Amino acid sequence: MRYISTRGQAPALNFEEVLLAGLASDGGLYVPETLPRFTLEEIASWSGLPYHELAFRVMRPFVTGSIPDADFKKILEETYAVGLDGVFAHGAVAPLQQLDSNEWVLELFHGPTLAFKDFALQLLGRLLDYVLAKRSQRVVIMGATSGDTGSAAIEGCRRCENVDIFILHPHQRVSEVQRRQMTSTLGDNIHNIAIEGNFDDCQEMVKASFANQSFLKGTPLVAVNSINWARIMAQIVYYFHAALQLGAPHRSIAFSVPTGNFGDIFAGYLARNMGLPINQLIVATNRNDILHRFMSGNRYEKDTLHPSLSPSMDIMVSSNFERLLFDLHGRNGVAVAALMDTFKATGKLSVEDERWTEARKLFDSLAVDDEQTCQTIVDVFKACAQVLDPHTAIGVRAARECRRSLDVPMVILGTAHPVKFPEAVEKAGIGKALGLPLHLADLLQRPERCTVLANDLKVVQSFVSQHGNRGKPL
Ligand SMILES: Cc1ncc(COP(=O)(O)O)c(C=O)c1O
Ligand SMILES: N[C@@H](CCOP(=O)(O)O)C(=O)O
Repeated sequence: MRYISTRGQAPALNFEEVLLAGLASDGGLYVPETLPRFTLEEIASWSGLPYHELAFRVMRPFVTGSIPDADFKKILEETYAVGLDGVFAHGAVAPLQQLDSNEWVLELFHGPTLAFKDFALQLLGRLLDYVLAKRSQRVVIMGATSGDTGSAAIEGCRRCENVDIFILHPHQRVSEVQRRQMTSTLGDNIHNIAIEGNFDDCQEMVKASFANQSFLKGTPLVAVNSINWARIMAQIVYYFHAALQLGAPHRSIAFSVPTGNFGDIFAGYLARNMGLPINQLIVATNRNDILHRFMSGNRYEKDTLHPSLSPSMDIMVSSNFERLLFDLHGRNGVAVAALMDTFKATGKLSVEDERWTEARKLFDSLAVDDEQTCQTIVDVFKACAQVLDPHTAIGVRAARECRRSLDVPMVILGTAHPVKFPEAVEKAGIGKALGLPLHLADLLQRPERCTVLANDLKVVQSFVSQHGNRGKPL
């Protein structure tokens, strides 16, 4: 499998190279040159497979040529192991919970850091270990987080021999549980940086660091954000897993996805293009609604970023939207590069009507404010005694308002466990019932380590180069 850049100017890479690449050298994002497509019979034959075996079948074409089958199988078996000695605390790995008639939440929060990010980052850590050991190479990771990617990346990579990891989060804009999950994982190769800015500032610094890596003095830079193709690849699997349990591929399924960086929903879009009969994808945003404004009115325009009760989705510039633009423009990298240049210069873009209409055949969208989020948490709790986290609640609200057919099962991606967001759950009036799971029971008492830095690229890059070799200078 070869991977090409959405801006068409960077060299094509194989899987191993793309895993280590982050952003492409032309500023674009890597995508598969051709997407594998499975027949309905093939997909049907996967019904009832354990998660790791399904993962092998879905992802195998993406790693072919870089990782031998036997090694990949072993990595996946370890990644999606269940139980007390395993990684995921639910036998089904990603169980479905029914909320209402033909309406389901796909619980993606039974991993070690209680959010969907574990599905990809547990795999990414193991893949990096495998590839870096083979190459005898050390790397520096830089990641930006609005709260969940950070802890999942640290948890996924902390045992990696050849990695120093730097996670940038917006100072005082993540929940206390999210912050402590990151800052209480101590190790001389783990570095938490609180930036005096917002998530977009953090993400911009990471992207700028890929563009000019001289501060790393030759040590390669690797991404843990969803700009890294491996993140998206791993997230495709649970769309197949959920759909197969609900009767696919012999019937269509709809998904509602709480969205920020457009990575998770882009994985659903790819699952559909790989043959899974998905008839609707709902983009569910909080009041930071650039993606909703695009889907509802063809306006992708920067605005002020507002803190919300769903902080992980307090994102304005959605990295993976560029991957969708690439497909909408017939995979023409020159056209995408021109659009992204316009966006950089003006903070705005829109596409030709027929391209937007094409997107709207599959995607619907809704922006949900804090009050509606709390109301949805209350509604669901009263109806079926389930406590939703605020991000999942946004997905439920959007599913209920945008659903095209009551006959098609609707799956809402349950992206995080509610204990991560006590503020929202308490605002909804049902906070007292929630306790941290056993492995995090003493989280609020654990010592923390974190450095607060100015919103300044040079300051951050200098910190990384001073600490990038197990805490020592590069
Ligand atoms: C809990 C939660 N829900 C939803 C999202 C949105 O996912 P994406 O950025 O892939 O759109 C995120 C992070 O981005 C998250 O942490
Ligand atoms: N919501 C994310 C933001 C980063 O998104 P990513 O998918 O690009 O890693 C977070 O919780 O950090």
